[in-house]
Amino acid sequence: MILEVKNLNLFFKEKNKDVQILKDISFNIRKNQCLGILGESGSGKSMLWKSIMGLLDDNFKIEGEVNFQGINLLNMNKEEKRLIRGDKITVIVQNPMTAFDPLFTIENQMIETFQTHTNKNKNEIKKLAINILEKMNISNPLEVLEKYPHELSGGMLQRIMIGLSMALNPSLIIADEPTTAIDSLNQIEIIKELKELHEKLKLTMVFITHDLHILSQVADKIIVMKDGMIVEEGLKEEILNNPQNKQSKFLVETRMKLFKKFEECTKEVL
Ligand SMILES: Nc1ncnc2c1ncn2[C@@H]1O[C@H](COP(=O)(O)OP(=O)(O)OP(=O)(O)O)[C@@H](O)[C@H]1O
Repeated sequence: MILEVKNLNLFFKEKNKDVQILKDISFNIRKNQCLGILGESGSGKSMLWKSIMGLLDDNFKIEGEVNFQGINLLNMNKEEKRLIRGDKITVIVQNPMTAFDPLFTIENQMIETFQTHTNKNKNEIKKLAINILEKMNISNPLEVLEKYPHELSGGMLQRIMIGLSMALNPSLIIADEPTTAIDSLNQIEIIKELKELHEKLKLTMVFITHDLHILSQVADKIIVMKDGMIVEEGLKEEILNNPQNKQSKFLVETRMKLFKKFEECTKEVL
């Protein structure tokens, strides 16, 4: 088991009382598995991975266990957590623009990242950076390396971030709605690439989204969240074909309706 979350409760500390945000969350992920976390906006998906990664400040209180490769992350100090992030666990965030520093070129940011997490020198890193961009189907890597983040599209930046995360060779990758900030053509491409990379590199992933269609492409196992709780957990096929919970049924039906509409529209066009 790579990650085992046990009875996780998260509270936001308010003056008079604590407000509970996550309620008794338990799940686990095996090596090479892609776990999908499905839920509508506000269901607690982002709070969940931020709790796991120890990214919440002192306004929050966390109870429970987050065992990562046998070590409880909740007992680690700030420095230990910082070392785990990037080395062992990497996160692909919703908006790639926020993950890059606007003042530095892509090349400089890649050099900095790999100098922090590996023993490679600048020349080795440059070769690796070109290789990463090529793997992510970026056809002019030398040109792209010289650009600043604002000179590249969201889709391009997201590709770079995914490539960078993979190259750090982490034990776990957390992707939080990695395609929300990019246009639909790029979304399809990026999902395809993530799926291929997951299969080829045998990655262990947590994929967070409100979009069941995306999970039907990439996930092995799905947990459905609502109001800070897990309301259903099962293999992808079980959730897609035979959802038990009201919320899961609603999400599956919405997906079917969207599909039908799409089919009707394409019939009219063809
Ligand atoms: N900084 C914060 N302080 C206090 N409560 C918060 C904070 N951020 C989020 N919450 C609360 O936590 C709950 C879960 O929010 P969260 O952002 O995890 O949802 P989500 O499922 O990731 O939604 P989205 O898909 O819109 O990002 C919400 O009720 C929200 O009001």
